[in-house]
Amino acid sequence: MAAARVGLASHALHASSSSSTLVRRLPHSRLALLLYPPRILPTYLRSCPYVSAAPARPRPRRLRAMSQSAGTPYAAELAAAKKAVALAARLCQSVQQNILQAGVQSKPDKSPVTVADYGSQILVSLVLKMEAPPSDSFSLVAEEDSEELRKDGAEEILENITELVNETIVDDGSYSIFFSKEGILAAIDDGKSEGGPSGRHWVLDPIDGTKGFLRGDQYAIALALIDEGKVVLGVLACPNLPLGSIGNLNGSSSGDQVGALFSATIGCGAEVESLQGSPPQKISVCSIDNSVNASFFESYEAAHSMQDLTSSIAEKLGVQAPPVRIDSQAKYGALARGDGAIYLRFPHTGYREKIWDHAAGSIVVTEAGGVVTDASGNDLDFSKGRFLDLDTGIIATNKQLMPSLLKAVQEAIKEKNQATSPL
Ligand SMILES: Nc1ncnc2c1ncn2[C@@H]1O[C@H](COP(=O)(O)O)[C@@H](O)[C@H]1OP(=O)(O)O
Ligand SMILES: [Mg+2]
Repeated sequence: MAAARVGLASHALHASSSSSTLVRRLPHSRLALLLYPPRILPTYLRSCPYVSAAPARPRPRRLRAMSQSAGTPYAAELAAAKKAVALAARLCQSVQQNILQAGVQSKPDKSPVTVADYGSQILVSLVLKMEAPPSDSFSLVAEEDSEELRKDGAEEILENITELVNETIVDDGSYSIFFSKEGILAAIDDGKSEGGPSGRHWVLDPIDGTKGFLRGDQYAIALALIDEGKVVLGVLACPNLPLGSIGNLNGSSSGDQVGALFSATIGCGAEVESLQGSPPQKISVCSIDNSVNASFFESYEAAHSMQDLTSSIAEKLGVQAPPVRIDSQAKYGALARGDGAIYLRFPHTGYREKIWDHAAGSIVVTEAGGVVTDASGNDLDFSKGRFLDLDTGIIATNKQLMPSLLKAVQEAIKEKNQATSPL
């Protein structure tokens, strides 16, 4: 059965943001920054060693004003999180447009890391520090650290990141902040928190689905807040995902607008809005109760999930439709608004899931009325630090389908284990 591919790269790239940012441009912008009158930094940033207060530019803010409904839990944090990922998404889209010039690094695990990965992390961290209500200590659990950038030979990429971040900040106009190169390195290392069961921790994947990003396909900027071990809010910026729905299974879109921002706060439901700014709409998972009519999402990359196992699960459920393969937590967003009924993720043996790959996506789905568990039906536990400790894989669907999905999953795993057992 052929899988549906949801890439939409060329469409998305043409529809993307106004900035013409190139990674290597803009020597004049620093000068421009110094010409404007100084603006006062919030108290909690004044002690920050790596930024200097640069002048505000008298220009309109391009990001929409985020409403903060009084009485809603975590309203200010949610507004800050949305603004953070929207700004990071602008940087990422601009780099994706220029991907061939942007340069790519390799992590020790060989996964690609781009200039945009670091730039996105810095911008999210900056916006959270500027906009979220100050707490006792700022804690960010994020994917990237500065180790590779501090090595000999990384000077050019560091220069590129510094210019890109500063240009994005100037272009946005919200902040009068200028990063030095040392400041960039320090800002990246803001994301070194270990998380854990107590206190508040922001959790970030600055570019989830780097392979999709490099291919020009789907990716997400995924940000969540963990409070006392529980995910309490999540936002997912999906710059290349159609706003309406992914449409039918051969990947065509139901509408022209591209760029979706999913959000959810605990107890308040889930919403989607346009990344460019539109009123948020409540979303809910699909109401299918017969798995024969279901479709399922899985990784685009076969190396990220066992497609033989997912196909056996689908067969047991009687699923007729081909798998819908999408990169990143965009899958959680699409599931949450009912584009499909099931999400199956079964990494190959030995892979350890990180909390930033599921925190935002899982609350978007659960607040949309869905269920997210491991292969044994246990809730995901985000209180154990940077990794999830779970059984075999992650599955998500609506409440009606979960019992039969869990049964099919367990049968398929048992059969797979028997087939591979030496006896
Ligand atoms: N070998 C692997 N198995 C499973 N997931 C992986 C593997 N390598 C990287 N990932 C992570 O899987 C996520 C993407 O999953 P999917 O393919 O379903 O979109 C990314 O977070 C990616 O990490 P990274 O963010 O470092 O690229
Ligand atoms: Mg990721």
